[in-house]
This record gives sequence, C-alpha cells and structure tokens, in this order.
Amino acid sequence: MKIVMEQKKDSKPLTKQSNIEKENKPVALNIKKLNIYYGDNHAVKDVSFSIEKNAVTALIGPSGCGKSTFLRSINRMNDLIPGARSTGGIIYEDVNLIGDDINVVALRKEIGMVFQKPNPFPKSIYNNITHALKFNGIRSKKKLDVIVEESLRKAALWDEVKDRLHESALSLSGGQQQRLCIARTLAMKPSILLLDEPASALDPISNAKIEDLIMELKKEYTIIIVTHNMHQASRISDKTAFFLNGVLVEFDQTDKIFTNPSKKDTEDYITGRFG
Ligand SMILES: Nc1ncnc2c1ncn2[C@@H]1O[C@H](COP(=O)(O)OP(=O)(O)OP(=O)(O)O)[C@@H](O)[C@H]1O
Repeated sequence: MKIVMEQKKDSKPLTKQSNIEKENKPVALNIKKLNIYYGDNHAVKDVSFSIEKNAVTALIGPSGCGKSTFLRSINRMNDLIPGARSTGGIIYEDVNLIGDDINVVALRKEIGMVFQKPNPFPKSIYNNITHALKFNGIRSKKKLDVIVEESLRKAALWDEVKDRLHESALSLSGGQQQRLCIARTLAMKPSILLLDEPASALDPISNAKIEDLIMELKKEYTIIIVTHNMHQASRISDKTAFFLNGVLVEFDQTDKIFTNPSKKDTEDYITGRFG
C-alpha cells in the first residue's frame, strides 16, 4: 500500500535535494514551518529542522511544550483529536505527510509508534504480533512464524518468550510488554519509530533494556523519542531538540546541547532550573 493515495493535480514534485542535510547526512524527515493547533491553542509554532536517518533524535522540554503533539503529528495520530489541525510540512521521501492525500493506514505502518504505557492486546504473545499482519492479508503460518521470531529477536525478547508464545501477553512483566509492543511495531516493517516516553513507566532494569534496545535498533531504523529523563536523552540520542511553549528553542548534537547549549533557556532546562 502506498502512503500517497492519489497525486493531486496541482501538487509540485519536491526536490530530492531536500533529503540531504547540510552536513551531507541522510535525512529521514524534513520539518518545514510546522504549526499545530488544537482549536485556538497554538501548540507547535513554526518548527523547522531535519531528522537524521538511522539516528536517535530526542525531544525534550517541560510539560506542555508540545513534544508529544509534534511526535504524534508525524504519523497523523493527531487526526484522531477533534479540532486538531496542522500547517507546513513534514517531508518524508518527497511527500508532505500532513497533506490530505495521505493514506494514514499505510503511513502508520511505515512510521510506527510506541506509547508510554505498554498496551499489548489481551491476546497471546504470538497473536499480538500476527494480528495486524493477518489483517493485512498475510495468512501463511510459515510466513507468520518467521515474522514473529524475527520481530521478537529484534526487540530483544525472543529468548525470554520463545517457549511461551501462546501464553497471554498480559502475563509478561511491564518491561517485557513494552518490548512486545516494540516487536509488534517492528513486524509491520517500519522505517521510522516514534517512541513517546517508552521507558518512563518501567523499573530501572527494564528501562536499561529498552535503552540498549534503542541503541541496537537505530542501526536499522530512524528513532524519535520523547523523554523527560535528561540522563536518558544524553545517553541514547545523537541529536536533541529542546522545545519550550511550542517553539523549537534549540536543536543540535546531543553532546553540544548537554555540554555547551547555545541558548540560556536550554541551559536552564537541562540543569533543572525550571520545568
Ligand atoms: N488532545 C488534546 N486536545 C487539546 N489540547 C491538547 C491535547 N493534547 C495536548 N494539548 C495541548 O497542546 C499543548 C502541548 O501539549 P503536549 O502534550 O504536546 O506537550 P508535551 O510537551 O508532550 O507535554 P508532556 O511532557 O506533559 O506530555 C498543551 O497546551 C496541551 O494542553
């Protein structure tokens, strides 16, 4: 299934150049003058930056600054919120994802999302992975078995669950449930993973496992993560974007943001002086 449902007659082709950043690193997403509103609430204000491919980009900032709104707009989860609207561009492979010609079902396969609270289906571990695959027409047991194993291995969960695939997913620990949710997303073969505080509801050991997993997954996927945990952002991300009141205050290499930020607001936030 293609992301673009139909090419609009008046839509201009976007140049391939837009997919190469200034430093010549491949770009996964180009954000251009993005504005997001909930009714009269202007939640994300004129945000422009590029998200690098096969890297981890952390979104940080105080509560209510628009991190989740921004993240959710990338795979159009905001469409589900009455009164939400966006202007500007989120350019992915020369397509503006906020256009009205987007097939959001196909988009959400290509750009998968994992939420703060693990939300497995009340089904077996196996069926959690195969549910959407079957819905998408994959019926062969052999094929399904292969994808289940591959996805669970990628999510670093296979060894823990291989002998209990037909037990309920709800019998897993919170950390295992979250890795199952990641496996379920990976089964759809996405290229980008959106993670909204994926480890904040977990104990420190499960948290560390998710962090290790993210470091491993970035070899194959582009990862964008919202986190309130400054240590986590500095440990696992390559780039960091600091938001404040809906504005992207600073975006840079994570090392730079955490050791020598350019803006005072960024420094105040990372040193815990506000928020
Ligand atoms: N579903 C919604 N309906 C209306 N307004 C919303 C909705 N979700 C968020 N907002 C508003 O959008 C703004 C940004 O909120 P958002 O949740 O994106 O911030 P955040 O930085 O992710 O916060 P947190 O760290 O607390 O999750 C806030 O003013 C919030 O009240």
